[in-house]
Parts: sequence; C-alpha cells; structure tokens
Amino acid sequence: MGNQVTVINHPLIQHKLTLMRRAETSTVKFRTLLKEISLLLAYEVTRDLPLKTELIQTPIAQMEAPVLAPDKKLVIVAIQRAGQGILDGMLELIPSARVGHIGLYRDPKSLIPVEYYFKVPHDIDKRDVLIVDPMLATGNSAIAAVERLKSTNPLSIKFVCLLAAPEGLEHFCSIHPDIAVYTASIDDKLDELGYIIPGLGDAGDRLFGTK
Ligand SMILES: O=P(O)(O)OC[C@H]1O[C@H](OP(=O)(O)OP(=O)(O)O)[C@H](O)[C@@H]1O
Ligand SMILES: O=c1cc[nH]c(=O)[nH]1
Ligand SMILES: [Mg+2]
Repeated sequence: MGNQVTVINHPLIQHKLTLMRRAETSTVKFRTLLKEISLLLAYEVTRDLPLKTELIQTPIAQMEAPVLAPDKKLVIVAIQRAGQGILDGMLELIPSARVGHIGLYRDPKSLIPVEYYFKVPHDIDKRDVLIVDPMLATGNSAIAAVERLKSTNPLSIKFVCLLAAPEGLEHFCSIHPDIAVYTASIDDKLDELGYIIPGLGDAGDRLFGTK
C-alpha cells in the first residue's frame, strides 16, 4: 500500500469506541461518545500542522511564540449524514475551521454511493481538507467523496474515519494511493450486505435514531 494509513489506538479512543460498538448504547450516549472521540481524532490528525512564530508580549517579557502557519483555515468536509457527528466534535477543538458538506447515501442493493448535496468553501483551492465519516466499509463512499474533493483542487486531503473494513481500505488505497487515512480501528471484514464486522451497526441510524 502506498498510502499512509494510521490506526489511532489511544486508550481513551479505544475505550470510547467499545462503548459505541455495544448494541445497548443509546442514541444520546452514542452521539456524545462520537463527539468525544472526534476531539481526540482531531488532536492526532492535526499533529503535523506547520507552525510559524509571532512576536508577542506576555505580562513579563517579549517572546517569539508559535502560532499555526497556514494563512487559510482548515476545511472539514463531513460526509452526510454520519460524518456530521465527527464534524461537531472537531469544531469544538478547531472552531475556526471552515466547513464543507457532501451528501452521500449507499444504494442498499448496489452499494454504490448516490450524491445528493455538495457545498464547500469557494476558496478551498487555497486550503487543506479533512474529509470525515465514521465508516469506511466497501470504501465506495470514501472513494467518491475524495474524487469529488480532488476536483476542487485543495492543497491537501486527509480521510478520517472511526472504523475501516480491510477490503474497503485496500480498495480505497488502490484508487487514491496519495491520500492519508486515519482510523481508530481496522475491523475483521464486511458481511454480505456490506456492513462492517464486528463494526457498530449503521452509524447514521445510531447517531440520529432513525431506526
Ligand atoms: O464504504 P461504504 O460501503 O460506501 O459505506 C460507508 C458509508 O455508509 C454510511 O453512510 P450511509 O450510506 O448509510 O448514509 P447515512 O449516513 O445517510 O446513513 C457511512 O456513513 C458511509 O458514508
Ligand atoms: O457497517 C456499516 C457499513 C456502512 N455504513 C454503516 O453505517 N455501517
Ligand atoms: Mg447509514
């Protein structure tokens, strides 16, 4: 695999992910946990953000102090619906990030993603992008989202999820070998309906209580 694939196995993330996976976890708890995990994911995926220094005055002395270098803020693009849960968490840590939305749903038979919405900042070509979605199953949605975002020509793209299936991850990496992927777990496999095993079920339905 040419891609940089990072499994973020921080104990707090792993513990919270286990709580999310449990079938008895309520919608309220699921939503809270996804938000909490997203803060921790944001911390990890922004680890390599470049810094510059600015001359500031503390109450005691002057100093050259570090600040984020990019002139243009990050764009977080949430794949709807479930990516909204990660976006909400990440915005707490990076409140000045700009936001994009891509609406995709998987056709349940073909597992082909259908796009129903797309809106990103007009100057995305001058910004770095994080695409967020809790689930990378067949990889079709992630592949389509990255393809769509690449057409807007951002400075860089990273893909951030919670769970990936090995088959889907391999598929994604074969199509987009240049995109770094961050996930909290690589699970065992996909079932015949395209669900991640053991997974956590349907992330959108669990987040929004639609089933
Ligand atoms: O890797 P894939 O096989 O494409 O599956 C992953 C996609 O499936 C889920 O969305 P879903 O289609 O259920 O839409 P929803 O978020 O509106 O429920 C999930 O949030 C991903 O976007
Ligand atoms: O297991 C899966 C697969 C796709 N989408 C989900 O929400 N869950
Ligand atoms: Mg769904």
